[in-house]
Amino acid sequence: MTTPVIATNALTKRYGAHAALDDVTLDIPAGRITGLVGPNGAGKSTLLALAAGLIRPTSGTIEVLGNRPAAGAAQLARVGFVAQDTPVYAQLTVADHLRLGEKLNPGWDAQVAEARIRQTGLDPAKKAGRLSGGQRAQLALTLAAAKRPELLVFDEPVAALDPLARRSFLQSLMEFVADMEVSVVLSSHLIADVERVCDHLVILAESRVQVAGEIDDLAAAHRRVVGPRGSLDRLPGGVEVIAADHTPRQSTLVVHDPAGRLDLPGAEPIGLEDLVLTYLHRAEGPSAPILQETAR
Ligand SMILES: Nc1ncnc2c1ncn2[C@@H]1O[C@H](COP(=O)(O)OP(=O)(O)OP(=O)(O)O)[C@@H](O)[C@H]1O
Repeated sequence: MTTPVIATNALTKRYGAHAALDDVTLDIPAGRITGLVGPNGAGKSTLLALAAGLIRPTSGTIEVLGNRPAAGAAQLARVGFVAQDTPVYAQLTVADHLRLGEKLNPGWDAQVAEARIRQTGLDPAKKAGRLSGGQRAQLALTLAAAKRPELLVFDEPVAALDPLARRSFLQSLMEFVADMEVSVVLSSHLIADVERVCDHLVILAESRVQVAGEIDDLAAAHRRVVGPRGSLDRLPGGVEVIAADHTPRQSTLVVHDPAGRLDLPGAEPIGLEDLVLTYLHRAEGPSAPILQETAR
């Protein structure tokens, strides 16, 4: 098996009494675009900052491409990290950024950088502080891409972009991934975007991983099942109920079976957005509305 791009074991990060990440054991596979989703405060940025070596775990371990995060220049060169607000130097021009990138990165690929700048229509003479959010994101992707990293990590790369800029950024990202052998981990609140570009999904909530896997496998392993009340009380062994909604006459369950034996009567596939929301409701605890009995 190839080394995971990110592997954590009982990873915990505390800020005072609060655990931003709590006992997270996770493998993110190589060669995929992985989407990290979860509500505000779930711990997504914390996980990505740990992977980038910007902060250290309180306990547990994290390995990136088989090594300690940011363990020296060689390891830094293997990972491209773009933080949440796509930081650039406001006073430097686009061309200055490329020169700086070349100076700081031994593996810098000037051809990739120049081709992407042409393709995205960025004006090399323009100061980064005068770029739009979408243009800044494209510049940040260009800088990260031209490092020719093995892993690209983005913290909410499209959060501030309008739908067109978002689409164009994600298109660029997919083209870049197709052209070069690079793995990507990105966090996002936009499930539709994740569905469009990602192959692998990690749902993080309440500082823990709720579920992780290939999106196709997750789709195959989950079903919404509707049946008369009481008819779904006994499910085949190994089938886990993720959510249950009962009316006096009818029960609706969302069930998970990693073995995919979900040919139950009344079972239908569940979309990715519903799947994510179901896990997020479950993580919120038994008071979450989806688990309450309703009087329909
Ligand atoms: N430097 C810090 N000091 C104290 N608490 C922090 C710090 N960084 C993060 N936290 C806390 O850790 C938790 C997880 O934060 P994190 O930024 O990782 O969440 P997130 O999933 O990225 O959220 P969002 O979607 O809002 O960006 C939050 O409760 C946050 O307040």
